[in-house]
Amino acid sequence: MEHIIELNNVSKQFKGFKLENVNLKVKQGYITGFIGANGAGKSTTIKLIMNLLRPDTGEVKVFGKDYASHEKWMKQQIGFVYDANVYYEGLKLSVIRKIIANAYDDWDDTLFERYRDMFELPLNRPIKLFSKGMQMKASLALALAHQPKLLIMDEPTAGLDPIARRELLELLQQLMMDEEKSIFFSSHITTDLDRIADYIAFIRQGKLEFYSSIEDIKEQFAVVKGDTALLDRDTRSFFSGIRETDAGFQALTSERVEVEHLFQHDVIIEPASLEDIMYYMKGGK
Ligand SMILES: Nc1ncnc2c1ncn2[C@@H]1O[C@H](COP(=O)(O)OP(=O)(O)OP(=O)(O)O)[C@@H](O)[C@H]1O
Repeated sequence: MEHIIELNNVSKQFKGFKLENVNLKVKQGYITGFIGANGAGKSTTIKLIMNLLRPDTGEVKVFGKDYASHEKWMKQQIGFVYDANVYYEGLKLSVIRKIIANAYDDWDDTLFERYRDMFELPLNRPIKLFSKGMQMKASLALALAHQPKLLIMDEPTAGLDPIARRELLELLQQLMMDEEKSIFFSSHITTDLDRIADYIAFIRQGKLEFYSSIEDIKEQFAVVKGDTALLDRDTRSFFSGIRETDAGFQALTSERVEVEHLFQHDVIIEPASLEDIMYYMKGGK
């Protein structure tokens, strides 16, 4: 199985928002970071992948299977970490552990204890008294203890302090030593993704802009700076999000080689970070 997640022509409409004709094939065995501005459709896409929402049109496959015929098996293989506390808030972690342990065939209590210890989570305190970061850690410990082949997370680093964030990223990298595993997670903290993601999926206003390896992104994208006199109708077509001032222009290109060839030493070409890409592509091409 080459693709762990497949979305084929998936659309989903809400009042005032449409996820439009998304085609996404996520490679198995890698960490994929899912980025996009607020309201771009990340959580909606993740809910579709988790079968918490049904697409209006198109199909969703995970592990090459569809939910209609393999839901139980598929859910056993997926660890899901969500940005809101999905567990009944009044329950203690010890009670939630029992409920989750019963639901999963591959639950490993020793593993759960190892993560609980690592994250310093108390068993006998109601989850509602956990801090946001602790809730995220509890959700992660519960997800990892059933040894999922695919870990899907919506904003897992959002509520974590810088140290806990780094520890989580290290943990994710350790998990990837098992080549069977895949991780798909959304994040606004693009520096986290610069650090650990192999692939990036970028969604903008309900449309998937690209799914590319970090290497390809580095090769294709660049921030270009130069004199505004260089801009005409033809040259503008190479750029997204052109910012013009008296000092010159700055813009993003996804055609780095062509731009280098065309402008040669007349422009400054700098590597584009994921944040640059999101920033300049905000308004579209
Ligand atoms: N159940 C729903 N009913 C109606 N509209 C919805 C529903 N869920 C999401 N939306 C709308 O769909 C759009 C996309 O929301 P979504 O939560 O997928 O964005 P996101 O990329 O995860 O954003 P953020 O980064 O802010 O979490 C938003 O405009 C949101 O208001």
